[in-house]
Amino acid sequence: MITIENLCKSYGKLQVLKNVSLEFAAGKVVSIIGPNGAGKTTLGKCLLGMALPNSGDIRLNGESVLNKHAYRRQIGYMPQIGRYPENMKIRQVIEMVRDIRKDGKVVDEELIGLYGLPDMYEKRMGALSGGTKQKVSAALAFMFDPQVLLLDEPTAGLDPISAEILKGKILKEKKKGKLILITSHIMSEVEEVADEVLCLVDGSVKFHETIARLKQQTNEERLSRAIAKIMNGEN
Ligand SMILES: Nc1ncnc2c1ncn2[C@@H]1O[C@H](COP(=O)(O)OP(=O)(O)OP(=O)(O)O)[C@@H](O)[C@H]1O
Repeated sequence: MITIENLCKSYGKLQVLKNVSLEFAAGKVVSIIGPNGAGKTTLGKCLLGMALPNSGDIRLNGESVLNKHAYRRQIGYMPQIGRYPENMKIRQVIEMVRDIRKDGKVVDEELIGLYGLPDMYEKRMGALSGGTKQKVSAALAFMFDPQVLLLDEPTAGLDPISAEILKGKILKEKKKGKLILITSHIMSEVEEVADEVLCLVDGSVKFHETIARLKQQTNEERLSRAIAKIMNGEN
């Protein structure tokens, strides 16, 4: 579904992505992990067209996305911190996005309902708690039935019940054949929802493996232990 080929991205002299090549298949949840500053967000930004790579290619269903816009409709994005006009009410934000995406054939309002957002429709974005803002971001990311979802630390700030709702939604959409990329630092959560783990270190792919294979390779039952072993070169 997504092919990334020899992707390089620098900010000035700082090389943030170094010849990154990856394949992501439909119907999978891939967790993107790695130390702070490894290049996870930058990879996501390249995918979304928010950062332009210096070289290399990104293809979605065989077609290069570089310098194109229309493909973005196929990617739902949930940012780590959603920024919204402070004065707009939840209802207005949802209506505005629905308006921009008038062509959207399917409008998936499941998360809007599960999170009880209609009861808070008249609240202004500037007055919302961090977690409620996250719920709005999650609802918007899934709303137009995109083929690909890119979720940046999606459960950070969500209470446990709301985090479970989101995990349930992720697994439901995966079953429909969507590709879901999630950046996360919480290994127990990665283990619960992901099929594969992509680990970036210093702008390069350290490994990209299924969870089953990572455990098998390292002889570890727990993913966090398996990853620690690989990172420490013990396997
Ligand atoms: N717009 C920018 N201009 C200059 N440098 C940048 C810019 N964006 C990111 N960087 C640098 O690129 C490197 C990778 O950053 P990135 O945000 O992709 O890392 P990350 O893996 O997502 O980190 P974290 O886990 O902390 O979110 C960092 O050294 C960062 O300072």
